[in-house]
Amino acid sequence: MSETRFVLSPGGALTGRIRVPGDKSISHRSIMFGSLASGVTEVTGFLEGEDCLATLNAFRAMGVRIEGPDDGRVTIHGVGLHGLAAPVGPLDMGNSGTSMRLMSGILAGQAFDSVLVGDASLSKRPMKRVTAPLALMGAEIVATPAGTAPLHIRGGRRLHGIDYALPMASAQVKSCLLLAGLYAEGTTRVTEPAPTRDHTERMLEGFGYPLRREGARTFAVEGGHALTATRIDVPADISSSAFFMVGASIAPGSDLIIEHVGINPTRTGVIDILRLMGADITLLDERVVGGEPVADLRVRAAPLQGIRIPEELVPLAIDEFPVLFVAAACAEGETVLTGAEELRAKESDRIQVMADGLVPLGIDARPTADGIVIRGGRLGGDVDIATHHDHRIAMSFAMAALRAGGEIRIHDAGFVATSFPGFVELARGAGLAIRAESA
Ligand SMILES: O=C(O)C1=C[C@@H](OP(=O)(O)O)[C@@H](O)[C@H](O)C1
Ligand SMILES: C=C(OP(=O)(O)O)C(=O)O
Repeated sequence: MSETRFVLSPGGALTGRIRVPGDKSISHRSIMFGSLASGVTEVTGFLEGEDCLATLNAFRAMGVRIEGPDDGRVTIHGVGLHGLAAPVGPLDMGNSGTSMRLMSGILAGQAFDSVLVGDASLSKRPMKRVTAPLALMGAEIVATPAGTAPLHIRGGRRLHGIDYALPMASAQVKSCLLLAGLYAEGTTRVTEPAPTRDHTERMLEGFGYPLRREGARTFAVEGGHALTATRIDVPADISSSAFFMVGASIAPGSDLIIEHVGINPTRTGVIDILRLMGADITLLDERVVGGEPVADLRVRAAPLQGIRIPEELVPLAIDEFPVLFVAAACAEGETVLTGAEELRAKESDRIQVMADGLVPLGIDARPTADGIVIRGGRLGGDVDIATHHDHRIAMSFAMAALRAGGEIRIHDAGFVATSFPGFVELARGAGLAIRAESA
């Protein structure tokens, strides 16, 4: 199979107006909730990335009629909570942790057996965090001895509600259990150790399903109610915008507007962290679209300083750390991250893999058990970066080229299509000297 390689020439600035693709978390959930609702759900702004298409194809394989995606429009003919049909073969979740973890909660409540599989990266990621609490609810799921996919999910089990305190701040685990809770007898109550993205809670409410918020960190559902179809307008993904926020901050002469970005407060940690570092980010025309807050972001180049990143911001910026490490590498002084061991359980070990790329670029980057210490400096060049099947590693090092002293070659970069189709063209249009080659 041919490999996609990004080749970046050093320098440049980011200018103009761009709109990045739709939010990945909301796009996944729009398909899941739309499929399980009664009635027809219309989605606009859907992310046509491989991760969300894996979710979409899984529901098609279970008999849901889904039209599109066509320029971000998807029409889902919901079958109701109990209307899914048994799939013929295993459901392939590709590279997508969100798909596998949320689907395991839905499938645990079905009358039929199912199997979830993933690619090489996803097959290494921890699934016990969902299979263990689902077993407490009465589910029967067999994983590998290492607690990884494939997951064999036995249907026809009677689930019952549990009270569960999440051992880690994870929106995927929270969402998995709330979705299983729709099929459980009694109340399923989850408490998170710190706030994480709340798109599942918002969408339950948007589809008319009763959700109890007991304080800021506890959510409860009861089985036996129904989801009713609705319209969903997916905003642009703040996680995809983050590459451009950092790029425009570090590249002298940059002045960039990123349009229609979702600024749900459970997702804006990246803006808070960059502002603490001295970034110049302005929110323009703040508005609410389909239940989610949205704004245009104006980002101008600014000198950044190293900081100690407040731990409470970690779950609110969890996917943005690879590119925040690039910001730290271009900042004056030291940036210290702690409380972020979850970064080791993503598509790659994002602490180690980022350090492995920053060090050859001449940056002092020292991983710790739960974070990293990065001392900003002058970036070199003429380096080869291994992405380890991780889209965010590829896009982060692409932005580093804006301040590099030589060429950066990023191998196995095709995975950007999981979350950001069209990245190369959009980035080039904004001023990044990037080309994609098949090797
Ligand atoms: O719920 C979601 O949509 C997501 C939750 C986060 O994962 P964790 O729950 O594992 O932190 C995040 O990293 C992922 O990209 C999307
Ligand atoms: C962690 C991510 O996604 P997932 O867990 O869905 O694979 C991500 O997109 O950075």
